Amino acid sequence: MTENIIDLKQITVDFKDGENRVKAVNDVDLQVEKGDIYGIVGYSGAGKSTLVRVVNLLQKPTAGKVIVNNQELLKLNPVDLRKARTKIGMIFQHFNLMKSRTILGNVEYPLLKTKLTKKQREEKATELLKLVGLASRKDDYPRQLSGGQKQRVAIARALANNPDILISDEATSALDPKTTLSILNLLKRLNRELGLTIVLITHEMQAVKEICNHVAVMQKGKIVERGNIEAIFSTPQKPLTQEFINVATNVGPAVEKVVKNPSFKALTQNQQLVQLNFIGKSTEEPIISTLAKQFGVDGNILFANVEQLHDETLGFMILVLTGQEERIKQAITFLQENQVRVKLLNQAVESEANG
Ligand SMILES: Nc1ncnc2c1ncn2[C@@H]1O[C@H](COP(=O)(O)OP(=O)(O)OP(=O)(O)O)[C@@H](O)[C@H]1O
Repeated sequence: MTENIIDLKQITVDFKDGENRVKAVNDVDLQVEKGDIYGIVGYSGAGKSTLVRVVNLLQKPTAGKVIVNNQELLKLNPVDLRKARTKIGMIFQHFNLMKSRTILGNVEYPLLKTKLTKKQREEKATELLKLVGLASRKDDYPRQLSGGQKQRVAIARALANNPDILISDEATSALDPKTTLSILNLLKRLNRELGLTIVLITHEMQAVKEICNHVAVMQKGKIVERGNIEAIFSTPQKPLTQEFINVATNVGPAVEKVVKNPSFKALTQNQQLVQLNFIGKSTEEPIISTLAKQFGVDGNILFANVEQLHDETLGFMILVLTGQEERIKQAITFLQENQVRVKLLNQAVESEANG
């Protein structure tokens, strides 16, 4: 049986903003299973940071229950709450390292409040630096490191008290794509090797795609959609989720380009511009040749992308279908019957052409 390591129930967080009240989080439930890498995606101001700060009570909710590791945090006394909090590590966009301390000193810092001796602290910090691949830099200072290296130090520091949960709040947002990927891969390895549960807050679905098994999409203080990563990527329900996925799979920019392309301005009745999304087995079928053979409909590929998500293959394509109008309709029905999601784009082209 799976176990929820984080269980947020009906969480609301209100802020006073001058005369106004801002509902940063509005009646949100969130369950994260032990061992999950759970992504929370949303644009700036959606309430992601506020929601996850509730997990360790850095932010006290206005209403709701916070259950972490089967403990109801709002009911704990200060000593037990402090103990519970040490089991929740956190990393941030700007690393928050102490400039005047060495790398080792930074990682050792959370251990100063423990009963460990100086020697034990140094051993533990060195071991953690080894884990993130930075043992050789232990005597350097943060200013001597690159952004990616600084984030590795921050990760080592967040692991000092052997947490069960690591919260990553836009931890890769200030990094270039290659460094981002290396940090995400490190998080994935820590999840696997240490059994660490990770909550990843981000405004980029690409990051979620790399490592998460679950994702929730937030908008205006609410979770508008959630699910396992394959389901969300293959059958997103809400326009906002679709928008994030279109960007992550490059389909969005491709559609925009195609729709604006003057050569598609005058599509005839015998042409249909379509976007296809397909999952699993249907990615292996020779779709285009089937359309030609079975329906006499030609498919001209304008864009194609295949994404591997864990064990699932997802395909994204933009095509111009050319053939008799009725046959095109039949071909589209055939695609839909074969688990291919079809979006017709002719109207988008027309509205673009009409300004
Ligand atoms: N301490 C605060 N006082 C007043 N309003 C706040 C406070 N913290 C957050 N807010 C407001 O709550 C809303 C949600 O903010 P939050 O930082 O949680 O969003 P976010 O999705 O994490 O976005 P970002 O990535 O920009 O931080 C915003 O409207 C923000 O202005």
